[in-house]
Amino acid sequence: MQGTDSSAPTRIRVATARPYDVVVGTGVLTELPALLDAGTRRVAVIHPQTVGSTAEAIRADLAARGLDARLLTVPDAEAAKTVEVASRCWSALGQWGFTRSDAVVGVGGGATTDLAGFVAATWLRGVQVIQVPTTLAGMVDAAVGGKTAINTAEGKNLVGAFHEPAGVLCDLATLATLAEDDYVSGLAEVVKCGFIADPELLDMIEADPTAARKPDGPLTASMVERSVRVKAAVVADDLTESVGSSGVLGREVLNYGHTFGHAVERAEHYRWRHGAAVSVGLVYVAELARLAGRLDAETADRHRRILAALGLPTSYRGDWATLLAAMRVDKKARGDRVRFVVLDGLAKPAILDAPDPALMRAAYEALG
Ligand SMILES: NC(=O)c1ccc[n+]([C@@H]2O[C@H](COP(=O)([O-])OP(=O)(O)OC[C@H]3O[C@@H](n4cnc5c(N)ncnc54)[C@H](O)[C@@H]3O)[C@@H](O)[C@H]2O)c1
Ligand SMILES: O=C(O)C(=O)C[C@@H](O)[C@H](O)[C@H](O)COP(=O)(O)O
Ligand SMILES: [Zn+2]
Repeated sequence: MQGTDSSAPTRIRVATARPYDVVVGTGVLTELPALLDAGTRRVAVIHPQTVGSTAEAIRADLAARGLDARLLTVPDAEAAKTVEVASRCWSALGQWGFTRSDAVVGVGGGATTDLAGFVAATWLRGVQVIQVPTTLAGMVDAAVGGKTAINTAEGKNLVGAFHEPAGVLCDLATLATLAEDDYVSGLAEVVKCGFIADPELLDMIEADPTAARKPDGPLTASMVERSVRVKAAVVADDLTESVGSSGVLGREVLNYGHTFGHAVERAEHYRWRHGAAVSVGLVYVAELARLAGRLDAETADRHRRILAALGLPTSYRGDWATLLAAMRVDKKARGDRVRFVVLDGLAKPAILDAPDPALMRAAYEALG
């Protein structure tokens, strides 16, 4: 496979027990074969139709090196994250004779890398996986950190496993074909990283939100790299979302905005983009923290301002009882207690445990 750019990519190490690199640049897919274990013979390239040409280029490159590489085409977006699709992948691997020394490659957005990671985690109790994210959300978040999942009728990401990739290749050139709304929705995860850990990301976006919305714009590489650094530091400290070295808040911090966001996704039957739902989830939880006396009004308002400047949604109206029921099956809940990641100030994340239901409802009203 030909590289498209000779400028050196950035490598961000995810320093877990089995460390790996997230490589960010253009033309970086040429690095994929070197990431495979020496004994690899079969490679399953899992992808949706939308990135068929990238997947085929990867397959052809591996085949030219004598590997038995095949495409497994899966449904697009959230429709891939079902047990039926996972089961079809398991059948394909079984009929092929896919062994523990073989490899899965996930090519696509976060939905595809979540599915591919889950298939790799579960097949033979775990085979190697290399992630090739082709959306902004995939690059800054989903493909990094080894959190894999499918949805069930009861909620988002309820079945999954922690299964780390052997490497993550973020080829910024792949973003060129991404629909604008899909790119912009990924910015919600960048904003999340800004509020929980790297306020410079917020400054960059506020200085030029129009530039931030462009996949080939001047901020893209930097936003990807900074967000990946935030995530890499968190998962190196607490891969399995137990409790990080602070003893209070580990990987759960990456769930900022997701308690309400996932409830919206489910209530909307996954017709909302993940990032759009996270955007209203960020505004909701900022209001909740403000009403709980934890967050100052200016920082709470900053959530709404920056997300609106990016063209992301900042209000939501639905059925409160449905949303509350969905929040109760969030993975951060413990027994009957709903728990939220909130801010006590800019880049000061903490847990709000079992807030008064009246407060949760008031934050929903404030969302407007
Ligand atoms: N595991 C994690 O840590 C994690 C983190 C963030 C998000 N997620 C998950 O990721 C998903 C959201 O990810 P997403 O926003 O990438 O959505 P997505 O995977 O649904 O992709 C969005 C759309 O873009 C298309 N697409 C992908 N790459 C393209 C390209 N280069 N050119 C043209 N079209 C392309 C896809 O086919 C899809 O239609 C959700 O399921 C979310 O739960 C997981
Ligand atoms: O990596 C994590 O940890 C995250 O929480 C990142 C989130 O952006 C992502 O959407 C994740 O899939 C949510 O996980 P869940 O455990 O709430 O299902
Ligand atoms: Zn997310």
